[in-house]
Amino acid sequence: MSRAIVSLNSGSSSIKFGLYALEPGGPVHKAGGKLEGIGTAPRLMIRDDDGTVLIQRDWPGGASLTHEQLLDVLYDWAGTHLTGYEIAAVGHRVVHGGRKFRHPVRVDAALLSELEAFCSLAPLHQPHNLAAIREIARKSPGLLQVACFDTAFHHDMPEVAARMALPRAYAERGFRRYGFHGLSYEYIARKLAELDPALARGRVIAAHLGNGASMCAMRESRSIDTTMGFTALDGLMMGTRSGSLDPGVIVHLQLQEGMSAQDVESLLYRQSGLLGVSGVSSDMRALHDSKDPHAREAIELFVWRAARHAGALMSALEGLDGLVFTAGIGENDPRIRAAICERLAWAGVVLDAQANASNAPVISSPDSRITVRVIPTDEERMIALHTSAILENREGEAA
Ligand SMILES: Nc1ncnc2c1ncn2[C@@H]1O[C@H](COP(=O)(O)OP(=O)(O)O)[C@@H](O)[C@H]1O
Ligand SMILES: CC(=O)OP(=O)(O)O
Ligand SMILES: [Mg+2]
Repeated sequence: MSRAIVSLNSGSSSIKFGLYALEPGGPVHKAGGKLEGIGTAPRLMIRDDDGTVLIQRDWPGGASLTHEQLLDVLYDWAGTHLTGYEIAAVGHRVVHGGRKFRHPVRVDAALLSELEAFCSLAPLHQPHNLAAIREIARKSPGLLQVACFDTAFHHDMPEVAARMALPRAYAERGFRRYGFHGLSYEYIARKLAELDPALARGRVIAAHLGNGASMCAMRESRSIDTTMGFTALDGLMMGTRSGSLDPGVIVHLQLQEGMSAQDVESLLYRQSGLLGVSGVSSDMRALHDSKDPHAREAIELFVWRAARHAGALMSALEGLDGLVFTAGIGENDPRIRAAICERLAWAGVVLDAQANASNAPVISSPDSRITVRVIPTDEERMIALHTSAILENREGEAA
């Protein structure tokens, strides 16, 4: 029986997971998959390392199925199909680690209650992240679980990028810009350093455009600013989240329209973004397929906002050498990439239409001043690397 670790990545609309055998050179991917469309029409697909489909299942009317119920389906599948592996640890993406956690840590009861405090700061993620940890602890007590934080990559952002313009006492209480999608950016930073070391040392914007969307300004592979802030609501327009919004809107809705805080939360996290503006869907594919003019307007706004935020990050970086697209939309949607890049032509971005249409690794034309790349992200692999490092340390200490 080989030893292995499982990575679990609960996003706002998906649960992605990977099985990694622990081999002497590090974790080796053996199987993985995703449960996507949570909240709309869930579908599950698991493949082994050759790409062979191990299970495929759809719940067309399953909009009300929760992350927890779907995790149970995964758990049952794993129980009957992963019998050749001894699972030594489970690593999780935990979206919010606050000010304290700059590295992955082993989960215990005290940590769980500490992380609970961040649920209101990431209502679409943190409760699911912690529920998965609890459920696994209940089913497999004693199994090592590791929390890998989305905020950690941005932990050492310059103070000026992290500060909010609130009275100082608020900063001391933790009101600051934390940034998210850190596991994805950490993976992109490493991958870019392998693919194009000179570019990785330069000024790079990574655009993680998925259901949640953000951008990170990197210099020397480190985050120097990012579009998400105190919560994963700030910055770009997203599937169901508004992104940056005049804070006066919230004050007005509560004071003048008598809206409750819960209703505002639901409005900004669940009913806005692509879904709210289009009235059609939170899924970019559905918007492309729709003939509704509101769907087109939603796409237009998404692109406008993305280019505008990229412009702001160029200012933070004092220029730009590279732009990297990643995540669901960033990796798969040539039309959105082209539209964003067209709005950045002034900065020297020129795409190669054919390379872009085929999601090639480099999609800029040879005469583009800025190199534009598509790098498929792999948060699960980052989780596996962090988890195996903690496992090794622990076993080293015990030996
Ligand atoms: N081929 C595609 N074309 C356009 N958009 C896509 C495509 N594939 C996925 N997407 C978009 O990516 C989103 C999911 O991105 P992903 O990064 O997997 O999400 P999550 O934030 O849940 O991790 C979908 O909601 C959809 O809008
Ligand atoms: C932080 C965040 O928005 O994550 P996701 O893209 O998985 O929703
Ligand atoms: Mg995601």
